[in-house]
Amino acid sequence: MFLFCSRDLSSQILSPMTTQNNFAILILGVLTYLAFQFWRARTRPPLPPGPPGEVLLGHYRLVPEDAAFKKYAAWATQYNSDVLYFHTFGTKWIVLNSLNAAIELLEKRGSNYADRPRFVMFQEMGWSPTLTWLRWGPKYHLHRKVLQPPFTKSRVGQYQASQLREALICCKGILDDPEDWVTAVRRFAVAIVLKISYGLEVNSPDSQWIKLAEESAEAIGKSGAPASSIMDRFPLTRYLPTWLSFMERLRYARTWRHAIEDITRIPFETAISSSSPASGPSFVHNRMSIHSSNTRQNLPNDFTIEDIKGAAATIVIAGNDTTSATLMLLVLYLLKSPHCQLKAQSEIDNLLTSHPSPRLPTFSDLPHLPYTNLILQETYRINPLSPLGIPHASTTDDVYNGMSIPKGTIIYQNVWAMNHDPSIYSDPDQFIPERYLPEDQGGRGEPLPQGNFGFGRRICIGKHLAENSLLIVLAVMLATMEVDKPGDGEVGEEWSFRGQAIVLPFRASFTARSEEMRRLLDEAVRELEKADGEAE
Ligand code: HEM
Repeated sequence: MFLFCSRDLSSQILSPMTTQNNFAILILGVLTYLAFQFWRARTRPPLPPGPPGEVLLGHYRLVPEDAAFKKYAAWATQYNSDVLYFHTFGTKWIVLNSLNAAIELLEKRGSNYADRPRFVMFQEMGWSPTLTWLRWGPKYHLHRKVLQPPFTKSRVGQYQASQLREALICCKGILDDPEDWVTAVRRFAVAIVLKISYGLEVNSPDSQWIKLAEESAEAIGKSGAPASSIMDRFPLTRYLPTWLSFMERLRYARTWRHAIEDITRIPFETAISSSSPASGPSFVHNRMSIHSSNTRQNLPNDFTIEDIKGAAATIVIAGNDTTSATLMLLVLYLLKSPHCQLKAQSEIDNLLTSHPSPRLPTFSDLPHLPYTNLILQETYRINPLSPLGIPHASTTDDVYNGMSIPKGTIIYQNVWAMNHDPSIYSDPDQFIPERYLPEDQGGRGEPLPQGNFGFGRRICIGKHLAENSLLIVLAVMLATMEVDKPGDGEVGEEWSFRGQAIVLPFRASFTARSEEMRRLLDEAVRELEKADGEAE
């Protein structure tokens, strides 16, 4: 029966008449599809404007690698549109140049814009599952569900003791060796996240953890704006040989792959090895104990060991360089704006140092230091570290202000343009912390900057942790030292804008504000070291 039927069927399929019919159906299908696409293109609203692209390459060669955010802002003015459209090799991207557009799309319509593009270059760099790069889906939700709770505003208080400790060590380190102030800053940022993630301590300025974190930060920082390499635009190019001159980014990815692998593997293995002096509790110890307990009870482990490794590395990678670079920026703006430094110092002096028994700042002082907080806000605004944000991607077709945003479009957020919008911020290139004060207090009533930590459902989970770290170290710094230009006045190179905004190790001078404050700082750190010695 089966044989009969199948012979009958094959004879039908192979008969010339049927072949012609099938061919006709195929042609009809293709024509209908093309007609539908044509009709859709005619009836759907136009795409957002943008500069004309080249025939085959689209906008590939038009967008500069250096300071692309400034070019996008200029195009937004030229084309009189806060949303711009670009494409290349079938990849489409839009750039949101206003806060209104970012809030409307990424927050109000957040469910459609919470995906990420495929980061092909980062895949080449060997990342484990990492919240920041994961596509919207079950794996992403699982990672966010595990990673977000410890960093909410109400729970970050648990890290304050460690943040204060590292702030004191950082400021003492800067005064002990002002020439090498950048190492003290890097140590500060790494120590906080390494402890949270793995329970590991950074014991000296030569610690291997500082080196590992620096290497991974460099690997990411210099890899260009996320999802902008030729491999991200045209994924098949990842299989081309690296010696081709235009495959520079693939060469880069392969050269730096070790840095991502090391930061993911080495602290993890150290933390879980039985001979490790890791003190815990930490993210890794907590997740590993859940994992082992499930395994013992034959229960499924949805969060695998690979997931734990990736998530732990995410805390360190996402939280380290962002914090140290912002602290470097704080130093830069303190030395460039001595009057702001003086004003913040007098706020601190009034609260704690000009009293009969002066003391160093603690977390409970921070709510009473509003100007110090405005210095941080102004630092966020004037030079956002991710000037184009980390790209989101859309999951369905949408229309915004009469412009089509097709499904699968990559969405960059031009945070730099938003923070420099002259209709919101007067003198946008000037560092003016007072701008946020109400007019009746001598300010300009301008809004605090938004967008430095992203938007909508992908917003940074570490915002409150970072803010606490930065405010406490800034307060201790203002209380204990004067930050100034070096003796010859030459600060050196401050920035590189290749893809991301990278703060370079510029020169600065640091001197203790008084014998008394220096003594207090030294004593505080000595106490910490004594307590460590007793605990061992
Ligand atoms: C000044 C410090 C920081 C800045 C400026 C910053 C900035 C950002 C930005 C712009 C994003 C992208 C958000 C989006 O796509 O809309 C992001 C995401 C993220 N940040 Fe931060 N960040 C900082 C500190 C931290 C810290 C301390 C942690 C560690 C807990 C952290 C963990 C993350 C993670 C895991 C994501 C990915 C979120 C997701 O894709 O769902 N960040 N951050």
